[in-house]
Amino acid sequence: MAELTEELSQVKGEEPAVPNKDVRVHPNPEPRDKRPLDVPTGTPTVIVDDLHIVYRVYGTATDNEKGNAVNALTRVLKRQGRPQMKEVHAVKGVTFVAYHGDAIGIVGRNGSGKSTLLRAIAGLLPPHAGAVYTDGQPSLLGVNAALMRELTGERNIVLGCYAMGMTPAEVREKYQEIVDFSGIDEFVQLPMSTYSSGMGARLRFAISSAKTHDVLLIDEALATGDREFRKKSEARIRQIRESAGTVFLVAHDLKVIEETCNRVIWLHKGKIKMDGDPKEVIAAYNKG
Ligand SMILES: Nc1ncnc2c1ncn2[C@@H]1O[C@H](COP(=O)(O)OP(=O)(O)OP(=O)(O)O)[C@@H](O)[C@H]1O
Repeated sequence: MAELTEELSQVKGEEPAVPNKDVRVHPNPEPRDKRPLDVPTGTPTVIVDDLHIVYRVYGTATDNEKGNAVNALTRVLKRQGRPQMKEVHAVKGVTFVAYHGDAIGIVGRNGSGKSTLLRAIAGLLPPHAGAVYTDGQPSLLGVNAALMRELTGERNIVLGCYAMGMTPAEVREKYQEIVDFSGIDEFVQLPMSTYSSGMGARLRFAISSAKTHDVLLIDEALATGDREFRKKSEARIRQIRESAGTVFLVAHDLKVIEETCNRVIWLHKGKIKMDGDPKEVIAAYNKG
């Protein structure tokens, strides 16, 4: 494991964060004959090493903390910060390695840290402690992915493709495919504010998956799609995996995860409770 950490760090020109830590290795890698031939088996794409994410939030002060002169003076004397500042320790020492061709489902109860973990892998949240190493550019596709509600679907497709680094020629080539995949038909000419949440989610998925991603992080984006759209999305996720990408999928619908992923990580209160074969992990998760 230390070699893996070192190898990726060398690619990025950094010191390995915690070289001697026992990093969890995928317990059940997909057999060689199931992987496409040109994908080097066992090549890591994402290493999450003892990751901690802490949010700092300003909430309402408790009665004890509420302002009076004595409390304020005590805080000054004790050099305490603003009383309303709370810390939420959302991810607590998560460690795992993801490989080329993996589709990893992340399950867990509300507030267990799934979205936080994805945002940290995408590089949107700085680690409080630990580290995330990625080989390739991670792209987060979330329910709130930044499309502009006041612009038409057409404009959003063009801008979204540019934002992913496509050239004008590539955008022209992909445009119709994106419209067809999303199934929004003539709504493409209307502002996104007129779309149902399902239509918005389908368009977001169609745009994001039009490009080959090294690491694609999907947060509940399939949740609002209908059965037919989910089938199409699952096929596309398989394509991404076959082109040696890695996909992370957060979804409350365990069936989607079981049908799409070759591995599942169960997060509980910010920690990994189980990591392995989808059927086994989901069965254990369902038992509670
Ligand atoms: N922006 C934020 N500021 C402060 N706390 C946050 C923020 N986002 C999430 N949290 C807290 O971090 C913890 C983990 O939240 P997170 O959204 O990652 O969980 P989740 O498993 O994705 O939940 P859900 O299934 O409800 O989407 C929760 O306690 C949540 O309240």
